[in-house]
Amino acid sequence: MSSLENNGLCIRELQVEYKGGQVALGKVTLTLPEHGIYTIIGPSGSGKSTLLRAVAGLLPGYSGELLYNGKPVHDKDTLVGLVPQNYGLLPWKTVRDNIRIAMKITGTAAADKADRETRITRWLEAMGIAGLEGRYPLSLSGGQQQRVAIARAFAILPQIMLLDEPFSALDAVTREALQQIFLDNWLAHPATALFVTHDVDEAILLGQKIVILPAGTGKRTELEVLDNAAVFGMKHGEKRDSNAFFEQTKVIRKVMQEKW
Ligand SMILES: Nc1ncnc2c1ncn2[C@@H]1O[C@H](COP(=O)(O)OP(=O)(O)OP(=O)(O)O)[C@@H](O)[C@H]1O
Repeated sequence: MSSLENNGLCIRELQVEYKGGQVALGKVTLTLPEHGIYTIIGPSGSGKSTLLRAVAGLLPGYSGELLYNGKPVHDKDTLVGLVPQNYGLLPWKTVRDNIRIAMKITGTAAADKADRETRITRWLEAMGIAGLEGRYPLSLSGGQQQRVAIARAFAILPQIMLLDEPFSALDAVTREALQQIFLDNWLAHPATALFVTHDVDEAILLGQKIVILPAGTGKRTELEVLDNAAVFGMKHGEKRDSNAFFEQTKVIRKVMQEKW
């Protein structure tokens, strides 16, 4: 195998079967570059969250291989950041503490306290939630909790970043603002990102490639992987009005009609 093939996240023949024999993913194979954003769409129950949970190391039972730069993903060397659907925040800790604890647990907190706190403040500001730092998660709206979860995932500067519908609880204007913020932060700290969304437009606006899962699960999940380089390379604000965006929408709708 060439060294190039070893770069990034390599998911090989990944199969997940839940207790009771429910096959949630069947022999999925997918390779992502070290610095890239792949968006994932698929109907409800097609296995999107299961794929992220397997890569995050949250599923004890799966078969197949998960490698990052040629080594098992779940080695201590690879840092994985997850923004789960339910935000995964500790309700008894403040917003700032939630981020601080994640940095401590992952060993990414700077030794210098002042430096660490400055970093946390920067991420809170980037997500527009600096004013909420002393609040507890359950006193926040869903959209605010999502932003805390995203700030926390970025703050540990992971090599692999997994986002499960991170903007689903946001209104359209905030969502667009956060898409831009997400891209800006990703450009500053490019990771291997897998971004699940139910929104076709969002998948086109953010993904370098778009992975489409088919309806239903079975022995083999046949992924459709669309190249989206033409849209990905544009300025974010210009994407939506471009011909490439319009064309990509048509292609995805066709796949959805055939496979969902
Ligand atoms: N803990 C579990 N135990 C048993 N089956 C499960 C479990 N979690 C998920 N499943 C099943 O696995 C399949 C895939 O679920 P998953 O949550 O990955 O789908 P999804 O594409 O993320 O769905 P959604 O878009 O609704 O979030 C579904 O049929 C679901 O019922």
